[in-house]
Amino acid sequence: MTQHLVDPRASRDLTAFIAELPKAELHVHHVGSASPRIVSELAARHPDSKVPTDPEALVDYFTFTDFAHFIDVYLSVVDLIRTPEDVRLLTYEVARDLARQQVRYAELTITPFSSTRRGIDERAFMDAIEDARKAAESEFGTVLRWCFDIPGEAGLEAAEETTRLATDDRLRPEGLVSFGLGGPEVGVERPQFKPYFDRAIAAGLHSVPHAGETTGPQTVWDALTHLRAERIGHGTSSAQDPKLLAHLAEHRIPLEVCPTSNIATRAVRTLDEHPIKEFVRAGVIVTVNSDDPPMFGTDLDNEYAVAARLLELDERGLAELAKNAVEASFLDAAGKARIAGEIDTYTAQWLGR
Ligand SMILES: O=C(O)c1cccc(C(=O)CC[C@H]2O[C@@H](n3cnc4c(=O)[nH]cnc43)[C@H](O)[C@@H]2O)c1
Ligand SMILES: [Zn+2]
Repeated sequence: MTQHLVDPRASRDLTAFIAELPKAELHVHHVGSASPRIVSELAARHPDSKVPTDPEALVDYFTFTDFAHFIDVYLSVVDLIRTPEDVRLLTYEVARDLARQQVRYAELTITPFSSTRRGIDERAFMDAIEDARKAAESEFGTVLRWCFDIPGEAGLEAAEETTRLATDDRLRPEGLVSFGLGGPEVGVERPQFKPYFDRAIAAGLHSVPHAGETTGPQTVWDALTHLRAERIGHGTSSAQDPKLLAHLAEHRIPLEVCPTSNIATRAVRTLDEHPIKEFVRAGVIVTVNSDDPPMFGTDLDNEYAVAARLLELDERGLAELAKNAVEASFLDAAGKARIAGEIDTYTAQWLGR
């Protein structure tokens, strides 16, 4: 796990600017956002779990040898969430952490299959996330929306169940805006999920699969062609294919880039080797995101600090990056204009100090 919550190479001034900059977060996982305090509290409730109860010990526990190890650890935390009250608490606390970073809007990736297969009642699950969403909006001013993702490695049974939960009018939560595909990519071909994405898209959901995180650019092409992706989760390996970069730029398909995540899961060797700069150079719309922040020892502020260093951004550049996320979000036009206006006002005030 990365030890520094703020990239130590970011200047003090930029760090302060980022801390108060209004932001949107487009790629952040529900369970992967559980704070060390919540994880240890849940672990203490369930002594049969291998997850440490000491928040300090979580630093070691959240150090991953590779992507498969990360998923293993991730699922051990999923195992701790056993009741609708656990779901509500987790969701509400995630919103509190986002609000602390001036996140005005977040699309949270939730894997309902993982909870329902572990015995949480589907109706109670939906009520828990919706209850937390409404509380977060009124108490913290942070607007939450959901992306339900298929855990691809769990197979077509998981795809069917996720699609049902996302499209059944009696269950589908009000905050649901998009449909995703997560988990390992190796051996989990994107085209097999086409019928499920077709149904979700027909039901009005946006398509936002992970692709090109741990496999090559063909997975990104498959996500575009078969799953009609409107944004790509990670898309890291797109940098290996100039034609793909040109396609993403021409069709204005944003990438949800999560730099620290890619280092923590060892998908990319070092931050300096991260292809984010190549994406920008190719004209691809880049958004910066935190993925599973406490597991990767990061948060959204730190990802902006990392991006500022890698892309050599000043305050105006950071404000543009924040506006990319607003523009690439599934908020309505009025909501986008409101947050973009806040970013502009904040930046002008900061620069005019
Ligand atoms: O829940 C199960 O029982 C289950 C069974 C087999 C496989 C799975 C999964 O593969 C779950 C993957 C899980 O990981 C989430 N996630 C969090 N961060 C990332 C990421 O950076 N890249 C891909 N997936 C990620 C994802 O949302 C799934 O919930 C589960
Ligand atoms: Zn992710």
